[in-house]
Amino acid sequence: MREATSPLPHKIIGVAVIWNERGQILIDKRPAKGLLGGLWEFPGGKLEANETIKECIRREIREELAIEVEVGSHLITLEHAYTHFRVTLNVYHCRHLSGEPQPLECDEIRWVTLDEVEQFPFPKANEKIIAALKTTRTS
Ligand SMILES: Nc1nc2c([nH]c(=O)n2[C@H]2C[C@H](O)[C@@H](COP(=O)(O)OP(=O)(O)OP(=O)(O)O)O2)c(=O)[nH]1
Ligand SMILES: [Mg+2]
Repeated sequence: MREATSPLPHKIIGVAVIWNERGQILIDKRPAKGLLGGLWEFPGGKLEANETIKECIRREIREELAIEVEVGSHLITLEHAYTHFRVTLNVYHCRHLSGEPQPLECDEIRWVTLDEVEQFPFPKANEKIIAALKTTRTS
């Protein structure tokens, strides 16, 4: 059992909800092998030293998808504890500017509507992101 004195590793993540001109959002499927394998997510990744969350998101989106985005308004920041680590997800709305998304670090990419997004299996932490997205639509 994990000692109470050794906290779970903590990852700080920048996450992008990327919108296209058709009002769809981009989701990607994590590689089948590895952490949260085969689940869908919003693109993003770990914050590096000396960068802001917005810089992190722009960098991760270039690295993972080879596209340019404009990082816009903050959607939600949430904490979630998985069994072996915990994450802080800093989620921003982004606008797709240029480039055709490439699945450079994932198995698959899709543009989906907010109604379609619920058909895809996401990690537990994503429930709050999807709920927040739905709230913004009705407000
Ligand atoms: N990008 C992204 N990460 C998410 C989402 N939901 C969620 O729980 N996460 C978690 C999964 C990962 O632990 C972490 C993202 O980190 P990452 O993709 O850069 O790296 P990783 O932990 O998969 O792999 P590693 O580099 O630590 O080996 O945040 C989401 O919607 N998007
Ligand atoms: Mg990532």
